[in-house]
Amino acid sequence: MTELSPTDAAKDAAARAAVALVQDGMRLGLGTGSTAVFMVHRLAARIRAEGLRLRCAATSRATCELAGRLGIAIEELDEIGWLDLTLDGADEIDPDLNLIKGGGGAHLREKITAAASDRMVVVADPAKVVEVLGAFHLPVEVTPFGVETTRIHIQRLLDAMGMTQRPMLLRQRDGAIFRTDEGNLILDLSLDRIADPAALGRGLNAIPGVVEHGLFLGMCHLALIGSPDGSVIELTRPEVSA
Ligand SMILES: O=C[C@H](O)[C@H](O)[C@H](O)COP(=O)(O)O
Repeated sequence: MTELSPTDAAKDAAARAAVALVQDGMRLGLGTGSTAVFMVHRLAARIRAEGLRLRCAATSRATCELAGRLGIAIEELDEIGWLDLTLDGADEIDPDLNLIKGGGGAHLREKITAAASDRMVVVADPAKVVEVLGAFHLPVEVTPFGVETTRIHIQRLLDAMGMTQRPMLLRQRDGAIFRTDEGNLILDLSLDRIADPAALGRGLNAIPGVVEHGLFLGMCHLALIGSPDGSVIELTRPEVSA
């Protein structure tokens, strides 16, 4: 087996700790992204070793395909109905466990899945932990119809919130316009610092054409931050017990 980079070793440590929370019979949501890949591998290994009986829903086609390759049966979220636990990655995590997600464009399905779960546990490497959200671009999923007018609405919202002249890029991948699993587009907002994530989230939710933004506020119950040496730090919201 090839040796992991320090960042990947940290992601794998967090993934191992998260998968240790899984119990036989659970209904699980499986997140998306490079850290979630480690989590899905660790989960598959536990299922093989212990014969865990789980019901799993995936937050993206990519995770669904990976899980399938590793022998994890995936069901539609609506077939399961409600989940005990969702394990997912994040792009930024603040001290209140508010998150930015959507670096891979999966935040719509991820948010629906996390909102349908009793608990959301995030797995990450230490670089994801920040004091204030916003250094990572904020992904906003928008409908292709009217994307330019939606952009104007978002710009007006940002201006009204004192965030003027912030770049807002239509996401591309491999030289083409990126499409989400739902066929929508992503606008990536470079905001530097989001002083009031709740107000920004409310403002974005009120814009026709915005399908979902990458702010996950008050949704994460526990963050497991791995280190390259294999140790893991648990972060909890002040009002939530682990
Ligand atoms: O859309 C992608 C998801 O929100 C990911 O969970 C997030 O971008 C973190 O991904 P990674 O673990 O690759 O940093």
